[in-house]
Amino acid sequence: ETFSSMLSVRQALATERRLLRHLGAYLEAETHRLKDLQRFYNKVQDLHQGAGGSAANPLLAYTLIKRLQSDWLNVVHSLEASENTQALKNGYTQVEKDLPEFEDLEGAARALMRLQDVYALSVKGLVKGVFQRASGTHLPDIYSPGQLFPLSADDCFLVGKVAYDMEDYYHSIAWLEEAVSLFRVSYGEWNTEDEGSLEDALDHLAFSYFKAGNVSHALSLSREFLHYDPSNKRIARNVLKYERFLVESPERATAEVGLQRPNVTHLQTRDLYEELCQTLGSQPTQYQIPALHCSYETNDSPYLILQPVKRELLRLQPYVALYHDFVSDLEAEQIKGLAAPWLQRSVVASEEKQQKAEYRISKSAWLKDTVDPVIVSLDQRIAALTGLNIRPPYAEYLQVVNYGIGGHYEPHFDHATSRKSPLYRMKSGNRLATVMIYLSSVEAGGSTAFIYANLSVPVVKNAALFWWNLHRNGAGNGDTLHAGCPVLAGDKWVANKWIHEHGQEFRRQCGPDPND
Ligand SMILES: O=C(O)CCC(=O)C(=O)O
Ligand SMILES: [Fe+2]
Repeated sequence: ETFSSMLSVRQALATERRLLRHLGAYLEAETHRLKDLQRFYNKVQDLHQGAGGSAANPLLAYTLIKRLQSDWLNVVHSLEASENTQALKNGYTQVEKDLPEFEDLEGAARALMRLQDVYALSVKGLVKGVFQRASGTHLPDIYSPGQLFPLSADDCFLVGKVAYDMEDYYHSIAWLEEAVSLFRVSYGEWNTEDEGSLEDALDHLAFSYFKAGNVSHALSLSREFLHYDPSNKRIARNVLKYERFLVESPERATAEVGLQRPNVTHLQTRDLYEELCQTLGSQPTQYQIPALHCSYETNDSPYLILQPVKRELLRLQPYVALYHDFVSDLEAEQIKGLAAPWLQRSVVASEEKQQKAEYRISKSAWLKDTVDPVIVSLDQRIAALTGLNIRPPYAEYLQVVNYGIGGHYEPHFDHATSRKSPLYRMKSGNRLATVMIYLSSVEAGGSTAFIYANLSVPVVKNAALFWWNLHRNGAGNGDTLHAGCPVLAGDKWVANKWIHEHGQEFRRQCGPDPND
């Protein structure tokens, strides 16, 4: 899977460089071949225009006969062209096993739609390469890339087609509109690499509008199709069908019943979630609450006396704290390096099973402390910071996560909400606390949003975020519902340490209030 982690995307970059080298070699060989053909052509052309027009000279007569008997045969039946093509194809075959599959293209296209939705981006802007809000152009762009990468008509067509194939006409219309506009501009020019054409885009767009209830749009696009390809019987039938529709129920001319974003799993919290993602962690009003402050903490641990941790208290209910400079740049690099070879598509707990899901797009790996001393020392620091027992089985191994294109983790709880959850297989109770370390920075997006706490924590490289998932009485704290916002630009890495209930009996005791 290429789209679900940025590390794999980087590997894909290397794959394309290999293909480029093969195409470069091919172009060079073909240029050489054409140059040689041109030389032969010029030579014979000159003969015909000069003295060669007459055959008086026996030398000329001889070369004419030779050319016609032998030279032309060699030129016309040369194998060089097919040898060059074959070499190019062989090069392709060599990298074929590393190429992304259709599932990856689909995943990457859905990522673009996700970014469009969560960050309320204008599709028109995206197509031009800018990250502009869909409404209110007075807002600054959410991300300004150093270099603009506009999309082609065919790029837009394929995003639209992925949406279309999912019967998601809300997105297919937006993207196919752009595809149609761009294909119209370049009509008549054909790019070898293109999968779609103006006709394909019109066809899909017309049907999307029809499904969305806008029959008059469907009709005019289908008529435009027939203008380019009058012999297409299916489209001609559609035109008749749409015309009849409009005569029978003219009120359906422009009604757009289906133009709503498709339902997602966490619809109830969607608006809150997206708003938090869009604020990108800037909530200045919170700085006015004096209880939320920064401090140096030793937590009564001898380990921290010489080097206290820098705590920024972000929320009291639920308790969320950010510990700055919890790891060093070197440690972060080492941890990513140790995890890289083991990354696999992340799974989520679903009933009793673990499976991959659209609402969690990343790759992850588990690191035991035996793999490297850097993990041992990290565990020591986590134990000192939390005052909790994190020896197995009281805590899980370190989970290192790398997000992919538009990678995210939609609102969820870290603790189990059902007794059947696979989390209980460790037989050490529920997940009491989470320590999440940011191992990278990102260029835009990717903050950690606590939905009900109205808190959006930006990615702060090397910092560790801590929160209690359970109340002191062991019940899950519903206010810890949280999410990893889609990464808009950059390569986001985090490491999770989940600490369980058992083993903490004397370290986090029940409060006097049973509801606490
Ligand atoms: O990446 C994030 O910001 C959140 C990750 C998370 O919640 C998780 O991995 O459980
Ligand atoms: Fe989480």
